Amino acid sequence: MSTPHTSQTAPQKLRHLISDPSHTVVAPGVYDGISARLALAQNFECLYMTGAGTAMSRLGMADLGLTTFTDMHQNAAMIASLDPSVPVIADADTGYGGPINVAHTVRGYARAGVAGLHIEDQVQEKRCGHLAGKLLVSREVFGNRLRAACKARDDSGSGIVIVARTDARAGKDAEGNGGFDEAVLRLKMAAEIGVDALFFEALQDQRECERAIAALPKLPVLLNMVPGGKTPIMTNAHAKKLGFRIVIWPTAGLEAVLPALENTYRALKEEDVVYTEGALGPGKLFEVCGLKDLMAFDESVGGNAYSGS
Ligand SMILES: C[C@](O)(C(=O)O)[C@H](CC(=O)O)C(=O)O
Repeated sequence: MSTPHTSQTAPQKLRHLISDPSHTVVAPGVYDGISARLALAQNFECLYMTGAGTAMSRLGMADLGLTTFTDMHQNAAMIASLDPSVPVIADADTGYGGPINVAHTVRGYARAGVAGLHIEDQVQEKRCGHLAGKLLVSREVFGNRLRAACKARDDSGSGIVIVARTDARAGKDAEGNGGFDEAVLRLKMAAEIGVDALFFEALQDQRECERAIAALPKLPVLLNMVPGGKTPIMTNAHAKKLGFRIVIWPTAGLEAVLPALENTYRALKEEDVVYTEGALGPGKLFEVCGLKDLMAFDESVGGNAYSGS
């Protein structure tokens, strides 16, 4: 149960990773302890806590703005604590209210050891960025959210990485502002406010990816790879070639898990039994979540609760 020591804080580590223009950070989506442990076991240098996955796994609800600060903060804190040497970028949706809520969110995530977060310009009744009919707050309100986030970052001294996300490409505000150019305008505004990275949600094709990179200020740009979503799937190597410096894969794990669980539960119902071929068994199942390390820790301090297991 050793908590790895690291001289750099999680935000410092992430800042270091995204400051290298020749490097692209790849972050698999995780949403609970098991998915985070499995991603860590593959030695990714960064994890992404998906809000959609958090809503589904913690609330059993779709990604429609139902998760509160408390839901997201608790999940992010748990995930960030598993291996503090691996930075976590966590979804922070709209920031969960007005400027003081956004600042509270940023401070809370920073205290929990989260390395970076993104704040978007959808209204509170938000939805997944790859669904149709998104409504946005005005540029002014988005600017206030981002100013609050940057001020909280600076006042806290945490250096938590603030990523500005715009949903303007596939959404519009009450005055009808939306589309590619509006997205660029909003991200330019975000850069002027002082955010650390930019997230252009729902880019529609490769040409748009190129245009976005050319039009945006020289901050690291994040690419969101959602299979079946609005942006064509590409390799991380290709995203890097296009100029993206962070690639997140929020639903990659969920896409694998959902059919696997469904098939298993269906088989149990229909066939009255599940014979899992090559079953791991409890020992190996729990080992994914540190069984041996936990027992060794107990023994190292004189405990004998698990000896002989
Ligand atoms: C990135 C995202 O905010 C997430 O919650 O992980 C989602 C992903 C999804 O719902 O597919 C988004 O793109 O809005």
